[in-house]
Amino acid sequence: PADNQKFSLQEVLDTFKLCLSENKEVYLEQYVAGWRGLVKFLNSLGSVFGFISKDAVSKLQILVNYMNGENASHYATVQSMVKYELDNNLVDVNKKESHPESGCRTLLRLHRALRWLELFLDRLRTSTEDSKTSALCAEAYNESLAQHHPWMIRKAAGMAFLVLPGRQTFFEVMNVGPPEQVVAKLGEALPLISEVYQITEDLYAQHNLLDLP
Ligand SMILES: CCCCCCCC/C=C\CCCCCCCC(=O)N[C@@H](COP(=O)(O)O)[C@H](O)/C=C/CCCCCCCCCCCCC
Repeated sequence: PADNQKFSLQEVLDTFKLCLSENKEVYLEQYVAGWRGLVKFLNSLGSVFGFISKDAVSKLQILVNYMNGENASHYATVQSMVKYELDNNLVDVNKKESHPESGCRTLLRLHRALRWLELFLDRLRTSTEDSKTSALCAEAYNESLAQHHPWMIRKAAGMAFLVLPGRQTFFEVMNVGPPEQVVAKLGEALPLISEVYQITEDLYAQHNLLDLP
């Protein structure tokens, strides 16, 4: 694949590092960039994951459109987005009505997926040579995202997990070197991802946004 299509865990790590401002606000631009890096990884795993990557890409595009739109200044951080959309009644809170694609509900889907990522990466980090990535991934999924997905999606996701490459290939695609280094990198990445996750989670909880339709 072309160089800019090539995944590097370091790159994703760097964008998540840049996600947090000094006063712990989450920059949308870096958040989206982090996800884009992860989607690159997903795409390199093959077309079976196309339906997942498509959904992620379309959600990222929704956010990018806001970030580049006429109200761009309000979409600098997750905090400013939440404030702006709530203050201006731009969020469907109980059921989908006039604002089915608010930034808040769109980001919530990615936020839930970030929890999956956190759980999955932690399992990878502590896995052994004979661990099955498909099992690690399914466990992480069942503990997180699956709880928000209908049966059909869970089924499709479960089937996609079965064709995940083995641990060794997985580690190679991350482009950081030998397994020990991958494990170390994951150990470095996880606290950053957890912090971004927790800050968003607290913010959404505080505004009652965790169940947006
Ligand atoms: C560091 C390298 C190792 C890890 C690399 C992981 C790469 C993962 C990249 C992207 C993950 C995709 C995130 C998917 C977002 C899903 C958002 C969502 O939940 N959407 C559903 C609800 O949306 P609305 O209908 O309410 O708009 C939507 O129904 C979902 C459809 C697609 C199926 C989603 C299955 C998610 C499985 C997540 C695990 C990905 C497996 C990757 C394996 C490495």
